[in-house]
Amino acid sequence: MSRHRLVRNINIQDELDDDALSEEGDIMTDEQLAQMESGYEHIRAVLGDEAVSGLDDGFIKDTLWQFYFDIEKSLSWLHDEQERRAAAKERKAAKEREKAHKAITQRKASQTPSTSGFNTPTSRTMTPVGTPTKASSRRADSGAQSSKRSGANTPAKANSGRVDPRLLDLTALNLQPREEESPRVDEPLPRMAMEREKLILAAREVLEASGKNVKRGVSLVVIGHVDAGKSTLMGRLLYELGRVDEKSRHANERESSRAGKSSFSWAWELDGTAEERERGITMDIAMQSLSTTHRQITILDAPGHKDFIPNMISGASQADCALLVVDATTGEFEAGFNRGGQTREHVVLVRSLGVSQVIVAVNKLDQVNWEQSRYDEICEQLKTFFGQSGFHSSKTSFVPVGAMLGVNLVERKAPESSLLSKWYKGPTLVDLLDNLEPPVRDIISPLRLPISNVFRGQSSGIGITGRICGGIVQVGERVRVIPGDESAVVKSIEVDERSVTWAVAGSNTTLYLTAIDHIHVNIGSVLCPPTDPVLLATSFTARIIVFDIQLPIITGASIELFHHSRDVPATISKLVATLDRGVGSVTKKSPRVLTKGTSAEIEITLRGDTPGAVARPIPIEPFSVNKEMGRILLRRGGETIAAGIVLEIRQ
Ligand SMILES: Nc1nc2c(ncn2[C@@H]2O[C@H](COP(=O)(O)OP(=O)(O)OP(=O)(O)O)[C@@H](O)[C@H]2O)c(=O)[nH]1
Repeated sequence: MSRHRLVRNINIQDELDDDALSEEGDIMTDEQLAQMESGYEHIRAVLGDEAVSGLDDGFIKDTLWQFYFDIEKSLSWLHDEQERRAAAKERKAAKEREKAHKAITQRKASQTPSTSGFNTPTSRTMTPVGTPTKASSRRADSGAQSSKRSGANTPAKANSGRVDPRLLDLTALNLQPREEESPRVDEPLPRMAMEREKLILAAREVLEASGKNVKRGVSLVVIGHVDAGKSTLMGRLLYELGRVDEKSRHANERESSRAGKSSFSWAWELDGTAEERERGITMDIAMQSLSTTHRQITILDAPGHKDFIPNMISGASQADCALLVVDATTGEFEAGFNRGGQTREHVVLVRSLGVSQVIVAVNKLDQVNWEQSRYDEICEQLKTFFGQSGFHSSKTSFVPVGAMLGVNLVERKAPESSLLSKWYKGPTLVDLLDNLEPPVRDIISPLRLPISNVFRGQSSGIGITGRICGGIVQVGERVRVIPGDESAVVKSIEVDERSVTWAVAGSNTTLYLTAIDHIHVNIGSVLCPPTDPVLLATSFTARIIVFDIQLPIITGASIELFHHSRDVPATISKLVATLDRGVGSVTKKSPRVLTKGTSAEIEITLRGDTPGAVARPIPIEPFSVNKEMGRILLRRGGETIAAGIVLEIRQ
């Protein structure tokens, strides 16, 4: 089964560690020394000195050595490294804040006698990743891993002197094997099979084919607090639906048991990287597909841990609907649902990103002896919260399940289902999935395809994945990559692992591009028609809703702006007005601060990646032009502080 992972978190060190060699034996010729010197000077001129770039001489020279003195590739890797370091710094700061917050909470708790132990988060859910936890399956692995990684963030030397970057999976760097670097002139470009008008008619026919023998496509992001059982649920569901064969199932069972993590064997179907398996958590979005009687569903399994919220946002921005998984175990549901838990945060985030339908799978009911009262209690709390978060009650549904045992996913025939069957006669999870209503697709607008992943296309060109946010794309079509002046030709298209000749808005696609150099294709760029490119902006006005924040927002506040799979540093340059949340009329012009729950119009201005650097414009559109291209999220210090829509591009 093919599967694409987003690559924002891939650490090249993981790829290179095995090939590390000592410095001995790396003797440069005079010619190499000269190449090193001129390469080094060039790179310093671009990146600035160590104080500005944060990169020391040794690191830069190692990188040049690693990439055969190829300045472009070295720069690309060094830029990525700067981003990685900034992200790591941010994560560390967030952890410090969390630790401080936890200490305060504990201090308060020890001062205030608790009325019940019910709402107390367990140590397991509150323990930051990377420290040994109570859960035996996670015991010592994280520590071992972090020591392996520490201090080793330089591309390593290889056995014979150097690693050949072509032999490595360097997807995070967007590098391609050398022979694929330039467009192949001898290869005939594919041609478009249909005129646009005919294509629109064909797409309409498929999209409106309700009642006919055509499955309507819908995408679903799987969300919920860490350890709720999201990956286990999806792994088991794929198996029950025949999407995982016995061979893979046995392999996962065998390998997870050998690693002392047999309880994660179903999750291993989705948590495919060594680090995810070792740590027992999902870190990045895993994409799968499944089909029910009437629906073809693209599944985006999101990470639950708060450190990976940016990846969760990237997944949620590619989805029509959400499957929220909650853990019914006593104390665990509460840990996820309390302030600071990801159940709440994920629900608010998906709603802000336009998702209006949610199925809730109340999981691990085996842990509470399949008690109906526990199920009802959880549903009641969530129903109230959904109402407050802007979900219509007719668009939310609930289902009791036991993911690990496969109870009520597809059927309730197994003996393990008997206790549930005594009181539950409603639909199974698959019944609910089969009833998901695909939203109306905007197929008339010009093509908008924000890139969420770029990968090596082997002989097929450069592979990209992303959700089409507007319009249609077909094989043979020329598409412009924004930002930049480059265009590419679509060589082939896949939707849900099937090869197709065209794809429409709402589809989660894999496109293989040709006639373009890989360096022009990046995560966060948008594919559009050359005649109708998306706007680029460094400053725009937005209407936002401020979340439950502790510190108010003031003019000049530094934020991280999230738009699809891109996040960039920005500043709230102006507080234009506060607005009435219901009708949107101005309640106060030029407010001094924005507090929690406020609706406001603000001005956002992007910043450069480093102090003093010029801001790089991003492709974005007003919400009135394209809804999916006009939604934004604002984060600060690891916390999502507001969500909003773009009103007007200023520059
Ligand atoms: N008893 C019981 N345990 C379950 C069930 N479903 C999942 N688990 C266990 O819960 C733990 C976490 O499961 P995962 O599937 O990794 O949880 P997750 O929500 O995907 O975790 P993240 O993606 O890291 O947030 C594993 O040990 C599973 O075996 C269930 O139905 N019953």
